[in-house]
Formats: sequence, structure tokens, C-alpha cells
Amino acid sequence: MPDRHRTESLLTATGAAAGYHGVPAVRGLDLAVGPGEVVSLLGPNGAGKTTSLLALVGLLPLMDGSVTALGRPVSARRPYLLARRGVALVPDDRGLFHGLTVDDHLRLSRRKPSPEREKLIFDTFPALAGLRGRKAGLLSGGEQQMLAVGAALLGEPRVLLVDEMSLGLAPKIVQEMLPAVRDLARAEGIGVVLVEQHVELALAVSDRAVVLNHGRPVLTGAAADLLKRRERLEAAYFGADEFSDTGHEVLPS
Ligand SMILES: Nc1ncnc2c1ncn2[C@@H]1O[C@H](COP(=O)(O)OP(=O)(O)OP(=O)(O)O)[C@@H](O)[C@H]1O
Repeated sequence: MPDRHRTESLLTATGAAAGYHGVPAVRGLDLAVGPGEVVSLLGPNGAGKTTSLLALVGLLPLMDGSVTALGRPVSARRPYLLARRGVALVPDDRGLFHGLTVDDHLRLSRRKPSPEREKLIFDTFPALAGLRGRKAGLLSGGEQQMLAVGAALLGEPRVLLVDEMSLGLAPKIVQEMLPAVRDLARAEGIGVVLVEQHVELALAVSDRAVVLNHGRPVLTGAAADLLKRRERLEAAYFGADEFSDTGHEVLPS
């Protein structure tokens, strides 16, 4: 990324911890996402990825550390303000209304979409163009995911967080969707946080990634470096005990 992007962070977490019933499910999370950057949160089931996303958008209160979005501290009391200012979360259940059509969803956008913006969304997800009158509940899983991400992008977010875009989707669709979102983020200067199970595909479109295991970051690095250091990546997933001595390993680029 160009240097100007590095100087500005749209979303920053510093030592963030969050969890349930007073018990942290993630702790020590450090993250910075600048305009046009894609950062992936990776890790095995139950590692704390979704919990991290919820904390990043203020849907879960912080138990420690801090999160700043668009220059202001994130408050768990007012997550809707964050959404209004342009921090969009696509949850893993996609958050669609099954009785509403594709067009209805696009009309629910945070901003009244300009024709140019609408064209951009349909250019990015061409499969949606022929389905505008169809109810969301009658769309395929892939089409629903395109709608969820497309509707979020239509609101011109400055930060987009997507929980498991690939959930239940055929690899071919994931291979198309992830680069489409990355390209749009680059073109529009949107900061993106992806939670993904498809490690290789996520790293292929990401600038950086954080691997969580047992609720803490164990490995952080540039996506290109992580792809070259597969043995560390595998250890971060399957041999997290190995990291208990070294703690959090940050790969030098
Ligand atoms: N509402 C909740 N109440 C209590 N514990 C929860 C709740 N949601 C998640 N957890 C627990 O917090 C931990 C982290 O869960 P989280 O959903 O963040 O993991 P994840 O990395 O997103 O997993 P997956 O890849 O399986 O979706 C898990 O041990 C989970 O059981």
C-alpha cells in the first residue's frame, strides 16, 4: 500500500479484550486497518474471530484495551452511531430479511444510492442484476452473500467487516467474491476486515492477517509473508502450545 495509506488508520484495536459473562473470549487484539487495506482475522473454530468483530464494531463491550473507529473511540452503548458514520458489519447469518426483495434491501442502504454507485455494485456482483425483484429468502447462498455485501457497500462505508463471506459457498464463488471486494476496497479506499476459514483465499486478497487461537493473537504478519511461512501458519492453527513460550509472533516483513 502507498505510504499515505499507512499513516491513516480507519479502525484500530490496541490490546482489545472482549467476551461473555465476564470471561474474555479474545484478549490482546492489536489491529490497524487503513483506507484500501484488507486485514484478515484467521484461526480455528472458537478462536475468537467473531467475538473480535463484535468488539470492533461496539456490539460487545471491551473488557480491556481500546478500539478507535474513524478517529473516535468505539462505544458499546452506541454501535448504531458507528454504523451511521460508515462502519458496516456483514454478520455470518448475512442479516437479510427473507421476505424483502434484492431491490428492497438496496433501498435500506445507509445513504440514498447514486445511480453510479448502484451500477458499481451490480458490476461487482453481476449475478444480482437479474434478481432485483426476487425475495432474499429465495436466493441461493452465494446470491444472498452477494446481496449482503453489496447492500453494505451501497451505503458507502469507510470500513467494512465481513464475517465468513465464504460460509457455505462453493469455492468458485468465493474465488470471485473475495477479489471483487478487495478491488472495490482498493478503488474506493474502504478499510476491510475479513473473518475467513479459507486461509489461502483470504491471504491472497489481504495485506495483513492476524491468526487467533484460544482467544489470543498468536501470529501476525503481512499476508505475503504468511503465505511463504506455511509452517508457522500451520503451527498457529494446530500447534498453538508452541506459541505459549514465544507468545505472539510477529513476522518481520
Ligand atoms: N454468546 C456467547 N456466550 C458465551 N460464549 C460465547 C458466545 N459466543 C461465543 N462464545 C464463545 O467464545 C469463544 C469464541 O467464539 P467466536 O464465535 O468468537 O469464535 P470464532 O473464532 O468466530 O469461531 P468459528 O470459526 O467457529 O465461528 C468460543 O469458545 C465460543 O464458545
